[in-house]
Amino acid sequence: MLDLKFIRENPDAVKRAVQVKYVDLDIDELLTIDRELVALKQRVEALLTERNANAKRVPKAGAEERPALIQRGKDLAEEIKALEPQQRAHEEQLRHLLLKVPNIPLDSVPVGKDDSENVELRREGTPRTFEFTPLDQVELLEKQGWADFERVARVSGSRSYLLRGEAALLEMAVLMYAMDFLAGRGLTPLSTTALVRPETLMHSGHFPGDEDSVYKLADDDLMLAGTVEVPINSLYAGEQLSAEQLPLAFAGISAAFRREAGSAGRDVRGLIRVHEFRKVEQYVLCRADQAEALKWFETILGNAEGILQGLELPYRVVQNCTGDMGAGKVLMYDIETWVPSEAKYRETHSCSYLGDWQARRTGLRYRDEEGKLVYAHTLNNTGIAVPRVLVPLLENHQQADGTIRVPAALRPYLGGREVLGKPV
Ligand SMILES: Nc1ncnc2c1ncn2[C@@H]1O[C@H](COS(=O)(=O)NC(=O)[C@@H](N)CO)[C@@H](O)[C@H]1O
Repeated sequence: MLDLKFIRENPDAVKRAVQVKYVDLDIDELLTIDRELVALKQRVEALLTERNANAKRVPKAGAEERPALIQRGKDLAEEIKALEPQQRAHEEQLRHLLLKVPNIPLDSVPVGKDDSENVELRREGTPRTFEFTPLDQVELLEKQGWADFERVARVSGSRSYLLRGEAALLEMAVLMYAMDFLAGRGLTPLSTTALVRPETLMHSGHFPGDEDSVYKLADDDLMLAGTVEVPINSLYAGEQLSAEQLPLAFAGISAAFRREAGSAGRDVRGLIRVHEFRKVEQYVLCRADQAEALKWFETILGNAEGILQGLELPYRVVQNCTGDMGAGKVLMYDIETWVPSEAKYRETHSCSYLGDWQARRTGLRYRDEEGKLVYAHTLNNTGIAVPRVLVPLLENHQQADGTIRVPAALRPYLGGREVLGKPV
């Protein structure tokens, strides 16, 4: 959400953001409602002043004047009462529209419609050339008896998965490795729930807009967050933090749930796109200083790259274009990791800077050096998400005999194992 004052003073900048982010919103309509609401409030204010002045005259008035004054008081009270529903309706409508106003992207963000117009910034690591025909994720899992997609589909329906034996250990090892890595880089580990109150999804910016992606537990007025960014972002909602408390930097882990309503037919096999997964998330809340925030952007991007380098996986960094960055972002890079069986890079991380857009909707403020209450800036990036990252991990490190070479960084989390699986 942007500051209404900013929108009033910079309508063209906001209209451009609406246009390049393909947001369905009419800024002129919002400003009209805003003007009407200001006029309504001024009208109510004038009537209240008149009613108070009138009320003061009643006790001093003579007998012949008093009835008229009392009647005037009643008429004024009626007029004020009649305006209240209009004022409330305008306030609700303005609030709903304000929640849809997109953030202003940095000038450096490429304008584009969708991910096909994202810009590759750099590649790290060289995709392996195999001296044998490599297997894909599902073939590797099934060859080692590490998965049973048919059986779990009977239990949980489509886009479900189970990992058995060493693959289950591998999933845990990857999560622990990422948590350890980020803790070593100074982020505070945090393990929490995906069960959230609905307003937390408005806080994070997922609502309005992402309602279709979220599982809802209607009997309990709770929902299942699609990323631990949501509960972490709302932890301090409505509080006044002190500048000394900042920056907050968490490495959070929880289960993550997504309906994937819009993904019909995509990635239906295997581990890439499932309804429940686990993610280690980097979340930063810092002072309202773009230079500092952009340093944090580089930091959490670098952390994720460090994790992938430790896993010895080739990847590339792309800058998301305006049409693929979502309403709240000022800047966004995806990290895509090489998947041999698809012979292409697939998204495994998403790094975002949101300015104070997310903090404003969440009510995340701190008292700055001058004692002023200021909305903080927030950023987030994936640390690691399983099972998706297991796809490049298994495929890139497979050996001719179907076993998996364990990257050195992971071995401490797998009891020192250097190889997973049996030659088949
Ligand atoms: N349905 C899914 N199944 C498996 N992994 C998923 C799924 N959806 C997202 N992920 C993983 O979670 C990562 C982050 O998801 S994201 O929506 O792009 N971004 C976020 O959630 C941000 N909070 C940064 O983590 C993705 O890059 C991907 O690795």
